[in-house]
Parts: sequence; structure tokens; C-alpha cells
Amino acid sequence: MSKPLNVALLGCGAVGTDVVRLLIEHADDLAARIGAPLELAGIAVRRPEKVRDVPVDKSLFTADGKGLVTKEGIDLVIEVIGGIEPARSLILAAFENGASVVTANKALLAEDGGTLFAAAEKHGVDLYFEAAVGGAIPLVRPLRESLAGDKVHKVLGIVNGTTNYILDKMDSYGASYTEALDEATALGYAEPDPTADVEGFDAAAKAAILASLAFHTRVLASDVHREGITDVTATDVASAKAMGCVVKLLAIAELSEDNRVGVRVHPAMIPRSHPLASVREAYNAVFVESAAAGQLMFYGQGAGGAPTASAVLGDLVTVARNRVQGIRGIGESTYAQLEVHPMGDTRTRYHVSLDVDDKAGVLAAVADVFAQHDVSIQTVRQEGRGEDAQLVIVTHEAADAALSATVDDLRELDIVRDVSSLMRVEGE
Ligand SMILES: NC(=O)C1=CN([C@@H]2O[C@H](COP(=O)(O)OP(=O)(O)OC[C@H]3O[C@@H](n4cnc5c(N)ncnc54)[C@H](O)[C@@H]3O)[C@@H](O)[C@H]2O)C=CC1
Ligand SMILES: N[C@@H](CC=O)C(=O)O
Ligand code: NA
Repeated sequence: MSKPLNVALLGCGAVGTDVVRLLIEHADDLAARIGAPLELAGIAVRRPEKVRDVPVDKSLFTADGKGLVTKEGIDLVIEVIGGIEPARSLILAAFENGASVVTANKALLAEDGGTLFAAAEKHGVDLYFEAAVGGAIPLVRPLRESLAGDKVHKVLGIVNGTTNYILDKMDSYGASYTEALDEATALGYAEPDPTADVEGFDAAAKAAILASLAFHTRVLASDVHREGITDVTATDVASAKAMGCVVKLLAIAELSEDNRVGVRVHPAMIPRSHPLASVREAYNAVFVESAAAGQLMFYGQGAGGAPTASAVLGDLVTVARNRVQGIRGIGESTYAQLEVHPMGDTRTRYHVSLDVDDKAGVLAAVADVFAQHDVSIQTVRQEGRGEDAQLVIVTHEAADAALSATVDDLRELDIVRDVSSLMRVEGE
């Protein structure tokens, strides 16, 4: 057994609490797997005086994160504070001090991962981040390692537990949006500011990380087309049901034929027969398609303290083993330097539900608008309701820009009273 490795923990909230618990409960096994015991050297939190349900001496808590990570002899730093600052400065200070870092911070990685990876490389230490995408699900490691010999061309999935929980409760129990969000927050799934979840920022950060790993190129959160679930209405959920579909917030990263990257996060209707439709509560699921392996599916708990702590501890064992052996693990791979194309160039399908006048020629006028934009209609369903009628149209695949322009022109028609539901359709 080698000498003990000193671990500094930054943050002791939903994830940090379970990290401490697992570090203590599994101490002997972790030491045997690493070849050295782990010693918790300190825990940085915003309010050290707060009473916490963690089985450690109170003296370990400090508000001085910088002092903790720059302490002599710190080998490993776990960052589960979240956000950009002070997380970034603390991670950089940890590298400077020669420590390897494990983080769950997708927001930071998707905004400024390049700076972190460069600093880790400069100081000859590791930066691992399995918990940042898909919580407990092994996803980062398969993309970084297992699929390193293949060519991935698409990644598609549900990567935000909070929004999946909300949409699931709305679909299955008719729960209100606010009620479901409160439950997700109480269960420890939501980000400190749940706007990050419901507006799609969290999923966009994860999509950027997945795209970078899958296509070996740097993709930032700002490159991702992002729409959250705040505009998803009970009418959308009911419309999806009527079509045999369910609404999910999807993250999709794909390589186009001209080798550009498209990355997007938006709600979409998917058929109930699609495997992603049965992903319930805060579970996540991600499909990866690659040239040689074909289709792979990863499924599991994407949020919550214990599942996320499992991924953190897995990384901690890896970087600790590297430390004991005096080696470094893999770094960033962005050699491909691919262009990211705008959302308008993405091929998508739309579901459009229109409230229209119920009179002769309406269907022809609506169909003409689609034709003007070269958008082909796959199905039309019309229901008369007295003076007005509902037209439910599903298109074939077309450029997103053409679909969006079609809807803009439909809104201008006198016979169209309202666009009552508008959503992309995926998974057929
Ligand atoms: N909760 C979840 O299900 C998951 C969270 N994550 C990520 O893990 C990280 C932590 O998330 P949670 O534990 O949910 O957050 P949390 O809000 O429950 O905990 C944050 C912790 O950081 C501490 N902190 C905040 N500002 C600080 C500062 N300036 N100095 C020292 N400590 C400070 C707080 O005192 C608290 O202990 C975030 O990056 C989040 O995106 C990743 C996957 C799942
Ligand atoms: N808030 C996130 C937590 C995990 O990444 C989510 O809901 O998925
Ligand atoms: Na993961």
C-alpha cells in the first residue's frame, strides 16, 4: 500500500454530501482498489457553520476554498460547487498545486473546458468529469476511451433529469409544471438555479460536452441551439398523446454529410414505441451511433446525489490510481476542429396544430404555404368543431429554416386563427 492520498472536497450540497458518505463507507475498498488510502483533508463550503448530515469532524469544513486547494500535499480535488466562478479559479489553483481534479461541473466545462484541459496538461495532472453528463451513467468514459477507435456520427438522448421528471409528471399524471418542478428540486435533481434546467442551459452544456467527445472537436455551450421546456403547454402534451407520441427534451449532436457539426437541445415529440419514450422520472438515456459499433444505448440515473457521487468516485479511483503509478490519464482530444453549422441547416420534422376557419379552400391555402417553402407534408388530420376546425400537420424532413419560415407565413394567413401547438418530431 502506498502512502495516503490527500483529498480536498469543494462543495457539500446534494452531490458533495453523498461523495463524503461514499468516501467513508467504502474507504477500505477504495484503498484496496487504488493501492493507497484516501484521506479527506478538508471540505470547502459557503457556510461552514451550517449543521450537515455528514459523518465527518466539523473542523474539516472551511469557507476558504483557495486555502484548501493550495495546501501543501493535496493530491486530489473534487469540485462539486458548480457554476463558473469560483469553481474555475479553484480548479486552476489545484492544478498549479500539482493536484488532479474530478468535477461534475458541465457548465464550466462547456464554457471554458479548453483553459482547464490546457492547465491540466501543463501541470502534468488529470481532469476527469464522468459525473458532468448523464450522472451515474458511464458515458464520458465510453466516448473518450471505448469508442476512441470508431467514428461516431450521432449522439441523441435525454440528458436532463429535472425536465424529464417534469414532462413525465405532466404526461402521466397531468401534474402542473410548477408542482413537478418543486418535486424535482426537493429530490435534489435541479440545479441551484433551476432556470438552468428548464431553459435547457444544463442540457446544452451536456450536449456541447458530448459533441466535443464524440467528434473530437471543441464545441461550446454557446454553439448549441437551445430551447427549454418553459413554452411546452398542456395542449402540446395532449397533441402529442393524440398522435401516439410523448414530449421529451432531447439533446442531439450529429455530423452532417459535409462533415460539419449540428448540436441542438429542444423539446420534441417522439413515438411512444421509441425506447426514449419509456425513460421516466429523472432517468437519462443516450443513443450513440458509430460507423463500426452501430447503435449503442446508455441508460440510468442522470441526476441525484448518490448516482452522481458514484460517477465522481469512479473518476476519483482512476485519477488516484494514476497518481500512485505516476502516470497521467487521457487529456482533451479536439484535433478535428470541425465547423458547427446553424440550426437552420439542420434537417428536422415539424408537428403543427392550427386552429383555422372551417370553410372551403382552407386546406388548399395551408398546403400551398408548405409547398412555397418546398416542405413536403407527411400527414394531415382535420377535425371540424363548428365555425372553426383544427388541422394537425406532420411534415417530412426539411431544413429547419424552411420549416420555421413556413410557420411564420402560416401565422400571417387570415384563415389561421392560432398555431395552437408547434413542435419538432424525432425518432421515426
Ligand atoms: N444534483 C445533481 O443531480 C447533479 C449535479 N451535478 C453538478 O454537481 C455540482 C454540484 O451540484 P449540487 O450538489 O446539486 O449543488 P448544491 O447547490 O446542492 O451544492 C453546492 C455546494 O457548493 C458550495 N458552494 C457554493 N459556492 C461556494 C463557494 N463560493 N465556495 C465554497 N463552496 C461553495 C455550497 O455551500 C454547497 O455545499 C454542479 O456542478 C452540478 O451541475 C452534476 C450531475 C448531477
Ligand atoms: N440538474 C441536472 C442534474 C444533473 O446533471 C439534471 O436535472 O439533470
Ligand atoms: Na456520466
